[in-house]
Amino acid sequence: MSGQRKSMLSGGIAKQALKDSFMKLNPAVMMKNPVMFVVEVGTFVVLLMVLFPSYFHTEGRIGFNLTVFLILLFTVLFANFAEALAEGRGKAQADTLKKSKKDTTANKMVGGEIKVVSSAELRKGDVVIVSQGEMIPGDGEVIEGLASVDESAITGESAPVIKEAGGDFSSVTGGTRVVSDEIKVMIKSDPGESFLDRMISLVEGAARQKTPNEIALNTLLTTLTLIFLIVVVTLAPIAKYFGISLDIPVLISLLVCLIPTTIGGLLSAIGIAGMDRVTQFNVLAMSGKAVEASGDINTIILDKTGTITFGNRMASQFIPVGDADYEETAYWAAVSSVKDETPEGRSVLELVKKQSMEVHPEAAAGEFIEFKAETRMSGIDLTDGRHVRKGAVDAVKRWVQAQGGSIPADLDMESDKIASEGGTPLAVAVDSRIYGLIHLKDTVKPGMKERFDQLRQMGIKTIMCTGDNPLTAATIAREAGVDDFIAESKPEDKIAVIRREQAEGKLVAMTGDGTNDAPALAQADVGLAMNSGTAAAKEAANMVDLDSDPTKIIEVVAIGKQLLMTRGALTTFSIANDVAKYFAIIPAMFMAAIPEMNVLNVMKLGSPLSAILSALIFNAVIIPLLIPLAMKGVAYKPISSSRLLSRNLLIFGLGGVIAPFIGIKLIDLVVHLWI
Ligand SMILES: Nc1ncnc2c1ncn2[C@@H]1O[C@H](COP(=O)(O)OP(=O)(O)OP(=O)(O)O)[C@@H](O)[C@H]1O
Ligand SMILES: [K+]
Ligand SMILES: [Mg+2]
Repeated sequence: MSGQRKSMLSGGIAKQALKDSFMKLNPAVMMKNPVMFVVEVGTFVVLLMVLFPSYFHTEGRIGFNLTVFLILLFTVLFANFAEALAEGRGKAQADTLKKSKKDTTANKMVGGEIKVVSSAELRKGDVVIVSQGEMIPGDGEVIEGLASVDESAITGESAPVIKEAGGDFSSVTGGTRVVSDEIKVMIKSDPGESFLDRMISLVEGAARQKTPNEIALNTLLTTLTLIFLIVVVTLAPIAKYFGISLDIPVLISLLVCLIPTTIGGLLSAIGIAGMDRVTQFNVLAMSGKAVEASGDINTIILDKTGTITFGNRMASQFIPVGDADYEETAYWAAVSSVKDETPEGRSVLELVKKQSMEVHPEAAAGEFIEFKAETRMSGIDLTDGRHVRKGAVDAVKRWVQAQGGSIPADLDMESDKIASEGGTPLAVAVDSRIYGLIHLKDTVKPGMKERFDQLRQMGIKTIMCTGDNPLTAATIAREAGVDDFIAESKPEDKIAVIRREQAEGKLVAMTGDGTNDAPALAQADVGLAMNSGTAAAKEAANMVDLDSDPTKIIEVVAIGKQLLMTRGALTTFSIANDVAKYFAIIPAMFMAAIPEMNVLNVMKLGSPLSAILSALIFNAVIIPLLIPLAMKGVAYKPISSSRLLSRNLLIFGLGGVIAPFIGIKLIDLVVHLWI
């Protein structure tokens, strides 16, 4: 996806943006941007003076007024172009996505039979069969089977992913293709509400709303504009007192130079480009607010399994405890896992098979007890009345004790041994007797320590929240270098941690993929759901990572920070610029009548008229010159925010004051040749 989109930026998008810049001249559209609207009104007034010079008695100044009109028009067009360019990429991407949203046929299950219907007819709750080579007709969850699915239409990633019933990898997206095997899918969205629909309207910008930060800044800019409007209007009588007559185009030029046109012209482009940068990282942000919030995050909550570790926890060994023997332990571990579809459950069966043992299906007849994050156990209630369980050691211990059983003396020692190596011990029990342990092995992903170091430098605290036991948690936490961890946590504990941090006034981000993560994802200020995760998680979150890489929250935070910094930097630059322009124009205008003004005339510009035109030209061209910066964002390094602030003030504040002096002087040298 990103490759495709980059190439489109050069040609088609620029051309379209050029067209859009003129369309956006419509006053009804311009009004949303008060600073640029004032410029547009000024442009119109000057145009009238050019068109009807005799009415305004400006016959002698047609050349000058026409020049002012053209520069003003370009100022507005440049600002429109910035916004249109920023919107362009998203629109192009939306077009690509729309192509993959063609109607397909679906094999719908109706009363045990298969009926071929159009995908547009599918509703929530319908069940469809999708076989090799077919397009998945709508968003849903796999309820039977396992298949590899090509999701490149959405993620841009060509390697197929495995989708299977049960667990956190069961959700499928309409418009993706089954490349092998067959799955039964329950549809989870009504027409027009699919993930692809949402994605299209997001990248298209149709759902874009101004963020609270943008609104606040806009208010500030509008206020500044009003103040300068009053200043300029009152300037005319003052000038008259000194015997200088300032005509209207000059006053309008002065006004446009003084109001914050640079940031006013680039503000919405900065916001759109920020969201677009997130999209280029294959993360879908549901709102600009979410992207901005990620720039201010203080705390990140991550889960352990699958985020910090690879997550394919595999059974590696059985350890009998008490007077149980190895075969018994392995046997009951297998019985408890016969119907357990989780990777952990399947790995138990694989290990048993590898050790050439066997569990007869009849030996495991009964009611399956599915793994739940709340109970942290799974198992089976056999038809002969026996209850078999495996699960987190503390959970199984409590379950056994509740039935009057006792705990084998060596259980804790053996389970601590596994945990201190970073492994996950699962206890295996039948009714009131614990037989032994399963050693689940998992590995910390490489480079985690560096990632967390980076976050620490950004001033962000990381908390690992895991359902695993405290010893395993501590081992992994140390190995990965997170700041803090919470063990044996249930879904509601994750929410509690988030609320606790929020109560201290902190902004919290959280990544997750399971249905049981959904409430916490919704509670967090930034909830990043994995695309591989369940529909519930994706709906609750305000961002979805199409690559399902939970550590991508780090890039999202960096992009958010970059967005806030870019906006701050260009605001500083813009206002500093305007102050400098003041020194260019005012002395030039009043010099003739008030010789004392000459001390302010540090720039020694050619003539009052060339000073005004030069300042106005500088004011216009600075907008396109800054478009690349607005789109790319200012460079971000993970250093403390106070150091960042002082660095940016130096570059953009001081730079903003100095640049116009040099720029206007250079332009004046050329302009003065003509007038
Ligand atoms: N299939 C299973 N059957 C029985 N118990 C399991 C199974 N899978 C995990 N457990 C136990 O339940 C605990 C909680 O699992 P859960 O998936 O909620 O959290 P986790 O994977 O350990 O941690 P994280 O929140 O970091 O993903 C695990 O630590 C493990 O002890
Ligand atoms: K300006
Ligand atoms: Mg988990």
